[in-house]
Amino acid sequence: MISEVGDGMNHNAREESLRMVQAAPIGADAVSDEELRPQGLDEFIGQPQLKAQMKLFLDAARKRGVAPDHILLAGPPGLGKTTLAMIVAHELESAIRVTSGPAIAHAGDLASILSSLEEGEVLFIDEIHRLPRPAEELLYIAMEDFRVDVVVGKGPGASSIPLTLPRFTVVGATTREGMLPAPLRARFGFTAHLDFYPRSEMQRLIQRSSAVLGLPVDDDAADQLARRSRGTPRIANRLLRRVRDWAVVHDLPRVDAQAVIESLDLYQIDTEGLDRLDMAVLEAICRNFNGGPVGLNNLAAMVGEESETVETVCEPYLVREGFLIRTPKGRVATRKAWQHLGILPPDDVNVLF
Ligand SMILES: Nc1ncnc2c1ncn2[C@@H]1O[C@H](COP(=O)(O)OP(=O)(O)OP(=O)(O)O)[C@@H](O)[C@H]1O
Repeated sequence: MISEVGDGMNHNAREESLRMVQAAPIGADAVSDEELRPQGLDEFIGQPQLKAQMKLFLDAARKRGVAPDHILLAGPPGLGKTTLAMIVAHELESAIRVTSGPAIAHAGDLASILSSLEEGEVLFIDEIHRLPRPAEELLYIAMEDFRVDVVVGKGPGASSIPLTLPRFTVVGATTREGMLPAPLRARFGFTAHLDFYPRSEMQRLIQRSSAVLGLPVDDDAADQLARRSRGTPRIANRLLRRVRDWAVVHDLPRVDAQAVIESLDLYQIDTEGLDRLDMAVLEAICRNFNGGPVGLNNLAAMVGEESETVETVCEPYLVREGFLIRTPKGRVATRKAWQHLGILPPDDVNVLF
């Protein structure tokens, strides 16, 4: 059973919470997202080492008949953190509650969620690095001692009553592990780092998703899609749905490589998987800042995006693919970036790599 929690939250926090949980827009695509989500560990594609560790960890807890230690899932967006949290609950045959750091406005919001948990339940906290400090401190105690101190009354007459909690498992997800305070990080018994998926795994993932969607896809079409998916399952599934639109409109019985190329050209997704924002970032560094170094805030202002979006959505992939490097002085475009943009660097620019 999945429930979204928001008891004691104000309206905005509740809205935020629901937005975090639903993530995708309402409509057919949102339904497909849930349909595409693997249910069990066996269906989860790729990340073999992480899967083996997780399996051992969950099997041991099951055999011992106890709720497993708390789990931290770290990695860039769209790599499967929410999916893994759902899988943990599924494998343990437990209920799961879903909330997120920004949805918890006050420590009291978290206290009311914690005090309503049942034995063995999984509490998934997305974007756990964005919990407010008082809520974080309350969570340390709850995770370690399975206790929450409920404050009764106000002002000098207020007193706190310790409330014992049943054993539960927190699954925290973060795109910014470095922002988690050390005491919180130390409360997790198992930390899993999700990494971008290699092309072969992306191909398998696309074949799995297309089978769920009932859309036959040729092997080289899956390969073309995999190349453009930035090693990210969420992007692969989104592109696959756009290719499905193309197939429907053009009455194609199956998707071939040409259909992928033509449909994704229309959406300005290039062969390296770079989209409009990635290209804007590279263009800004090369054209406006002479190849860099440029600080994150200046760069984000130049492309009209939040610094966090540039840092967590664009940069990890651009760095990994060798378009960008991060130096102590700022971001610098590499030779590959200049070449990809098709511009010659000015003579006075010392291009790296
Ligand atoms: N390993 C996988 N195998 C198959 N499908 C996957 C896998 N990982 C993710 N997906 C699919 O990709 C989509 C995005 O995954 P998910 O929502 O779990 O990402 P996330 O890491 O929680 O992202 P965010 O941090 O942005 O919330 C899901 O719909 C899921 O179906």
